[in-house]
Amino acid sequence: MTGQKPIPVMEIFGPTIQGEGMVIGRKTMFVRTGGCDYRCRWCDSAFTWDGTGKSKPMVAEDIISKLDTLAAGRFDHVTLSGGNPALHAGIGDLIHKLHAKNIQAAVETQGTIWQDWLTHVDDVTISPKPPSSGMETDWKKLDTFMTKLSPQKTSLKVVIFNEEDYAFAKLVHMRYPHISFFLQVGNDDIHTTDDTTLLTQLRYHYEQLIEKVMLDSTLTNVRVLPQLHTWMWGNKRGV
Ligand SMILES: C[S@@+](CC[C@H](N)C(=O)[O-])C[C@H]1O[C@@H](n2cnc3c(N)ncnc32)[C@H](O)[C@@H]1O
Ligand SMILES: Nc1nc2[nH]cc(C(=O)O)c2c(=O)[nH]1
Ligand code: SF4
Ligand SMILES: [Mg+2]
Repeated sequence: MTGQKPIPVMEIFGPTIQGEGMVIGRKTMFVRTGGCDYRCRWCDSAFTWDGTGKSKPMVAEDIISKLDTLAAGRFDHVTLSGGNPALHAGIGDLIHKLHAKNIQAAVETQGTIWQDWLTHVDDVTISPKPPSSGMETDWKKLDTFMTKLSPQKTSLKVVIFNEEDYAFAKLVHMRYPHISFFLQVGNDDIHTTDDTTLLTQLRYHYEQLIEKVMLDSTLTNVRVLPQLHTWMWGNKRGV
């Protein structure tokens, strides 16, 4: 169709539970787009940008019909993740068409590329990258995100692997104290298929992070979470 911008889609799956952040536990479908302007050292979805995965160009109608093939009538929430979904202008049309069907849209992005369609998203998670990722935050850019987005629909989520990341998380929270703030345990074993050992490690890291935050007077109105899908299904894709 004319005027429609195709979106490179890596995978569409669900229904499953949102395993992270502000709507953790919410029944949702996932649409994972290809391509990222970052290259985080520990990215658990590197197949979206490192050439090991293959995307398919799809317009909004194609995506909606795939979602319906998987679960018509059994979902009212779709999470757009990646890669960086904010690379793709065509997502605006997808959100509009989902809303017309009374389906909510959530987005996971790192806060590096602005799209006006972000203001129409029901749950926006901005996940600035801590030092362990090897990426650098453009604070001015992040400031513009935070002024444009509605605080009610927005959250910040920082993944923690080490002390430097924890210090970075504090900076983020202190800069935007009015935005819901989440600390997320980093998964440093993204390739293992040994779910039992992985869960033991992740529980240990979660406990350490909880203990730290509980003693911290600058992190009070915050939430500390694991990746619930990783606890349930390990590093499996499409869950
Ligand atoms: C794969 S990213 C895609 C969306 C976007 N590029 C971003 O980073 O926000 C989705 C979420 O997974 C988090 N994530 C990626 N790798 C992780 C890991 N090894 N452990 C914990 N969280 C991770 C990211 O920080 C982000 O919050
Ligand atoms: N269940 C589930 N929850 C998630 N939350 C964020 C995810 C992502 O990869 O962006 C993700 C994912 O891949 N699966
Ligand atoms: S910004 Fe997100 S998708 Fe991109 S490399 Fe980092 S974690 Fe992976
Ligand atoms: Mg993930």
